[in-house]
Amino acid sequence: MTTSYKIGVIGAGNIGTAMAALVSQSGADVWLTARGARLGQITQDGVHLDDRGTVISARPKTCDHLKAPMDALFVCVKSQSLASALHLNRAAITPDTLVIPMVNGLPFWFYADETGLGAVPLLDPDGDLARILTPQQVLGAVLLMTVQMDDAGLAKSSNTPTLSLGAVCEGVDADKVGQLISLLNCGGVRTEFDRDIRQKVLVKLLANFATNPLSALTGAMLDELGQTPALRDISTALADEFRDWASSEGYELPPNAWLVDLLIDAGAFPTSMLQDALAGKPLELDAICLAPMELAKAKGTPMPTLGGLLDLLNTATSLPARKAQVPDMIQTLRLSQTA
Ligand SMILES: NC(=O)C1=CN([C@@H]2O[C@H](COP(=O)(O)OP(=O)(O)OC[C@H]3O[C@@H](n4cnc5c(N)ncnc54)[C@H](OP(=O)(O)O)[C@@H]3O)[C@@H](O)[C@H]2O)C=CC1
Ligand SMILES: CC(C)(CO)C(=O)C(=O)O
Repeated sequence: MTTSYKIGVIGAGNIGTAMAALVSQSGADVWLTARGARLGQITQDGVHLDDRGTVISARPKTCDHLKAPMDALFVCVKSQSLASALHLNRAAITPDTLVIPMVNGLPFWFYADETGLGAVPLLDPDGDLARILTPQQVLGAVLLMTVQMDDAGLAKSSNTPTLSLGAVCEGVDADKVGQLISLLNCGGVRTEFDRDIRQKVLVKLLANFATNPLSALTGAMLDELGQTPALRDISTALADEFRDWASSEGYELPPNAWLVDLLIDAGAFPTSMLQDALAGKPLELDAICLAPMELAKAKGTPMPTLGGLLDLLNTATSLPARKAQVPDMIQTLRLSQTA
């Protein structure tokens, strides 16, 4: 089935490539943006997603930035690039466009209500996102999917793509959201509307907070973080710190037994932050670690393990650190918990 529904996907990295391949199966008119050599690659070869052995290939329209309005826009960049990516693609956004930031971390809209997008420390410090978007057009998103792309541009996913979408305030056009959700399901992204998207975001962020920075420092895969006692202790200590802050905000998050099972089930997957560390790219620390830490500090809830971990990340001579350095680093982190 083809429709005139226009879906824009900004960023042809892991998640953008996977989303473009999947939503193309719905028959929607899909546009994918990319930069540099990746733009040439997707224009010539299309996009390919290996979904646990089944390769889904598609030929979305490609460009370096969108020049016409979209019905829905998936922004698949790292959190720190959201404002610049939206600026570049401003022509795609009208008040009727649904905008879905597909990013990990505490969202810039976390304190949004009908009157505005609110403010979260370190996220959107210049108010760029608040100038471009209204709270009624933003959909919060939690994507459960692990994707890693190889040099040839094949995105590999190891689990069923599952997406929760939710309004960040009252007054969202339910019909429009329903139409988008139907298209996503038709494309193979198992999508549901969630009435409490903030709770969902915090559950995912608990996992990211407890794993991403630790994996970037130590080079550990998710299952190693769950299985190796010394790493698991640090990971669960981080989770405890995050859970205390979330509880002070009124959210109850799942216990460490849930987290450890999740890590072991995830297998030998490098978190997106470890992938960035290995590629020498900037780490997504503001949204995943620093914004929650600032909010916790303001509430008088310290995060000493995270503080020690950030110090090590900032001073490490290489990321991930060399294997031989990891035991000393873990000892330093143990001490920082009691400092
Ligand atoms: N990978 C995973 O399994 C998961 C990732 N996530 C989250 O999803 C989000 C995206 O992650 P992921 O896809 O892995 O990241 P990638 O780094 O693989 O992809 C990001 C893409 O955005 C592009 N980009 C960066 N800045 C801009 C900009 N200003 N304008 C346009 N495009 C831009 C990059 O282009 P270039 O290469 O040119 O820099 C790159 O293609 C992150 O928040 C991540 O934490 C969530 C769940 C799992
Ligand atoms: C796979 C997971 C949940 C790991 O924390 C993730 O979201 C990421 O890699 O950023």
